[in-house]
Amino acid sequence: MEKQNKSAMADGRTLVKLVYFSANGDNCEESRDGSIVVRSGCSVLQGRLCFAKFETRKIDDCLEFIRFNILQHSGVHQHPNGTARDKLSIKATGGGAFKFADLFNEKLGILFDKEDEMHCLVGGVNFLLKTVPREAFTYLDGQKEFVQIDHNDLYPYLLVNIGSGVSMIKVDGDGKYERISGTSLGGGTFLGLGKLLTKCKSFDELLELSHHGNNRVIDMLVGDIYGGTDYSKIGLSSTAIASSFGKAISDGKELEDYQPEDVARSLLRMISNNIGQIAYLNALRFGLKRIFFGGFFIRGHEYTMDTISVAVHFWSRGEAKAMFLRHEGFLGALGAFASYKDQSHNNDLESQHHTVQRAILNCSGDNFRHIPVAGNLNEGETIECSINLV
Ligand SMILES: Nc1ncnc2c1ncn2[C@@H]1O[C@H](COP(=O)(O)OP(=O)(O)O)[C@@H](O)[C@H]1O
Ligand SMILES: CC(C)(COP(=O)(O)O)[C@@H](O)C(=O)NCCC(=O)O
Repeated sequence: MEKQNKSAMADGRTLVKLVYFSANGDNCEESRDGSIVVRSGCSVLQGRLCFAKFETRKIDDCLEFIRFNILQHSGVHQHPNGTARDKLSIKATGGGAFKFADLFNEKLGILFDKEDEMHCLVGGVNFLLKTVPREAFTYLDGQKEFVQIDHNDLYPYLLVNIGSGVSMIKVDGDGKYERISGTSLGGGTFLGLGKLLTKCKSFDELLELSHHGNNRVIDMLVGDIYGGTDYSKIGLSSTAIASSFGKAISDGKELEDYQPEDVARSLLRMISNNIGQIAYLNALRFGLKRIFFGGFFIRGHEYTMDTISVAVHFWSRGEAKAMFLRHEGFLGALGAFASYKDQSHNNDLESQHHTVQRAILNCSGDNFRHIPVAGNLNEGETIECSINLV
């Protein structure tokens, strides 16, 4: 395995997300004790931002990952019991920052430096939009199109983060934002109801089911109400959903009589449509033309993105566009990473092999300089970047 330089951020309620910087081997050399040192004279550290996620209920896997892939490879001295001898502080945001603080301290000797969740979400999106080319894209009718971001014309925009619940944030600049709305019908609702209704065991299974289902079996369409015809006077086509799950009222069927695939499809459509609609109405409220959707609910799933896009398109009569982000699930963790402030006076960091650590701890969002790379960044989720040593 290549050398990994530490810097990790935890996040999340359903999922714990990590972002860490991994320096390229040629920036650094390994000392006799296995720790990483920066070559003298090196003022910019080149490497990659790496991403990892773990289900919250499998937090032990996350601890092991950090122990073996980040701590051991970055020169943090460890006690025989596996905890770090030097206390390492990492940025943490979201519910996990509170829930797991004691656990991380106890098991890894890691202290959480807590950051506000909304602040981190916004910081993460701004970082991505400003530094990573081909980060934002639209998705409609099976077509994915990257959006060219004009840095001078980025704000204002609406950020819709679909995690367990949904937060809608109007972003006016770096650190300038207002949470203007939200809905409790989010990714948690999809997964929670999905588990109850289909007996599926995981999010992936539920998504896979939805992929093979047909929502028209359960959803009541406009055509079902009006004898197969459109209600053109009010702009509703016969195929528009008049009432999600509406057919179940009068079908005379029990839950077992429906295919889990169809139930999953209706559920996904209901949640995605609803979020798309509320997002658009909020964009309208504040005259926002651009809406970026993030959060792990989306997971790059084509049908989810298509449904959200159609909802935004339908309600805005083509005026507004839904945009998605390639690193959609790591917004908070990325924002936490980008929030590192100058901590060079931390006297605990004394020896040479901590230079990398100190350098990373000292980096701020502005110190990132993206190095464009050839190839498809979609496949590996890493982002090539360099960090200025200060
Ligand atoms: N592997 C997964 N396990 C559970 N939920 C997942 C998974 N992948 C995507 N999801 C969806 O993502 C949602 C959580 O999104 P996330 O952005 O991580 O928010 P949170 O910070 O609330 O955990 C879940 O409610 C679910 O809909
Ligand atoms: C409380 C939360 C900010 C937590 O974030 P999450 O873990 O869901 O990403 C979010 O679930 C939310 O905004 N819920 C909707 C609450 C409401 O406006 O009705």
